Amino acid sequence: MVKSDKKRVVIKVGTNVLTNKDNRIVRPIIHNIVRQIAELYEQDILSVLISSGSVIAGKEVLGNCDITDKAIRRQVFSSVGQPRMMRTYYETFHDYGMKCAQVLATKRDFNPGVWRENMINCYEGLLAEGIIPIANEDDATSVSNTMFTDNDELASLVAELIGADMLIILTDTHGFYNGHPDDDDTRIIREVSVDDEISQFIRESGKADGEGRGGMGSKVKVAQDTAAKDITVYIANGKRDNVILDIVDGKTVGTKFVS
Ligand SMILES: Nc1ncnc2c1ncn2[C@@H]1O[C@H](COP(=O)(O)OP(=O)(O)O)[C@@H](O)[C@H]1O
Ligand SMILES: N[C@@H](CCC(=O)OP(=O)(O)O)C(=O)O
Repeated sequence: MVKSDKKRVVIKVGTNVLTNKDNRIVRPIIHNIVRQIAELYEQDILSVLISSGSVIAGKEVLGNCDITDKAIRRQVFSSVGQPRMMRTYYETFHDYGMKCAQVLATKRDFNPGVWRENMINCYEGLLAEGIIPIANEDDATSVSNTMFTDNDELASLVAELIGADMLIILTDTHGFYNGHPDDDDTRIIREVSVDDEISQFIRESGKADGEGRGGMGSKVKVAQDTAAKDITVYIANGKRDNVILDIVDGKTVGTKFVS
């Protein structure tokens, strides 16, 4: 399939961006993200969205169900939550006159050979048709050895797979800080290079079941590894108005990771 020369942006949105303090999905936030992707589409910039949120969306419906096994809880919550997320995305993209599609993956799908070829064909086919792929880990079937560290890893693999120009990781802080973002004496680091030693700045995020996976440590590792492949990465606040458009416009937003 012939690949168009349009600019490509991969946007990853974490659970904590999509929820309020009571862990409920906030539809206007989804609307805000879709609005910005629609604006990029008008500018002939292709987007792939990596969206977390299926586990918390399932938990919102099922509450504290009786299943005690953590892995099975995750499977059940995500199986219930993923179609809820997709219903909202589908309706919102439809409101903007756009098409979207669900692409669920496990780590195995990125292995060299036929798995990877299938993934590439799927993404290229969707992008060629002007359809926005919305990816998530296939949490229902992906257990133990086929799991990604988190969706930041999935986002990085997709960015590499489709030859993205940029990866934007949206989270619940304004970027990467030189300590915990809630501490008074910390400040945002605007630019990180692949060789910078930054592990000393990482703090615990203390999140509960379903509230997201991985933490800031794996996020900055993914960001540096992806930047080393010549894909510029941003970590920024997904709740900030126009965050995606401003980053694509080259404004100073969040933390930029460069090679
Ligand atoms: N140096 C740091 N800079 C910014 N955030 C940090 C830092 N160290 C730890 N964190 C924590 O990382 C969290 C974001 O990571 P994570 O929970 O994985 O988000 P997401 O659900 O978006 O993937 C922030 O809420 C913050 O509490
Ligand atoms: N696949 C899971 C999210 C896993 C994950 O990496 O979460 P997050 O750290 O919030 O991006 C879900 O949809 O709930």
